[in-house]
Amino acid sequence: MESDTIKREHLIIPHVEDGMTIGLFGGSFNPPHEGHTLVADIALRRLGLHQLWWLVTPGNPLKSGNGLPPLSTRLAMSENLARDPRIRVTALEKSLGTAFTARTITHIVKRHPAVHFVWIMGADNLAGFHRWQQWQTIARTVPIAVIDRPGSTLSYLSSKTARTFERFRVNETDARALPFMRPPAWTFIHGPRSELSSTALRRKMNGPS
Ligand SMILES: Nc1ncnc2c1ncn2[C@@H]1O[C@H](COP(=O)(O)OP(=O)(O)OP(=O)(O)O)[C@@H](O)[C@H]1O
Ligand SMILES: O=C(O)c1ccc[n+]([C@@H]2O[C@H](COP(=O)([O-])O)[C@@H](O)[C@H]2O)c1
Repeated sequence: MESDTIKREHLIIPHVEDGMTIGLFGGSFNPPHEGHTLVADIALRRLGLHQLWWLVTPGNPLKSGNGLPPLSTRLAMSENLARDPRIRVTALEKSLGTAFTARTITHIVKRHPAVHFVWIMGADNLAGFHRWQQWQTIARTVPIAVIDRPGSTLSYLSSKTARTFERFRVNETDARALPFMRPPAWTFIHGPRSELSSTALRRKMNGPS
């Protein structure tokens, strides 16, 4: 296993104050792209967030780690791209020793019970969310904001997760209230969509296989 040196500032929980609203935006970011910054911008604006933590995963539990660049590389690329001062790029999951979102969220929420956290994800992740470890626990621990992504919005909204938590869906016009709501609570945010994906960028960089 190759060694990978992560800066100390990336391993600690960013500074927060009670009452703040914080978005948690997890991803592989292999590589990060402007679709990710669009999601971050939409979440910051529509949810009225004080901060957004850009959680670079040590490795998505459902994806093969083959060819995944080191965490330090994905952190550096993310920092280069995510210039909004409210964004904190972090490798928190590395220091927590987990790549499972349920464990990450449980830890963060226990540590800061008076901060209002929201899980942020693209609509494709809503489609497969029921395959995540303890997915129902996640939905019962923090509110969730789903940001639209090219693909079939209708199929995202008929996913197992959307159906299971249908009665807890909040209209996107009330998105600013979402961080303060008792979970389960989730919203689907429409808006400008980006066709960008890390897969397409990797293909471009590596050439046709
Ligand atoms: N263009 C996009 N629009 C909306 N959400 C996006 C977009 N790209 C990524 N996301 C979201 O950002 C988060 C991190 O995604 P990830 O780093 O896996 O990027 P990706 O482009 O989906 O990568 P890959 O193509 O390798 O699966 C996920 O919640 C994903 O849904
Ligand atoms: O906890 C899980 O079981 C789980 C399964 C799949 C994905 N996730 C998380 O979802 C986020 C988005 O992953 P990705 O690879 O689509 O960018 C990232 O934080 C992953 O760790 C989490």
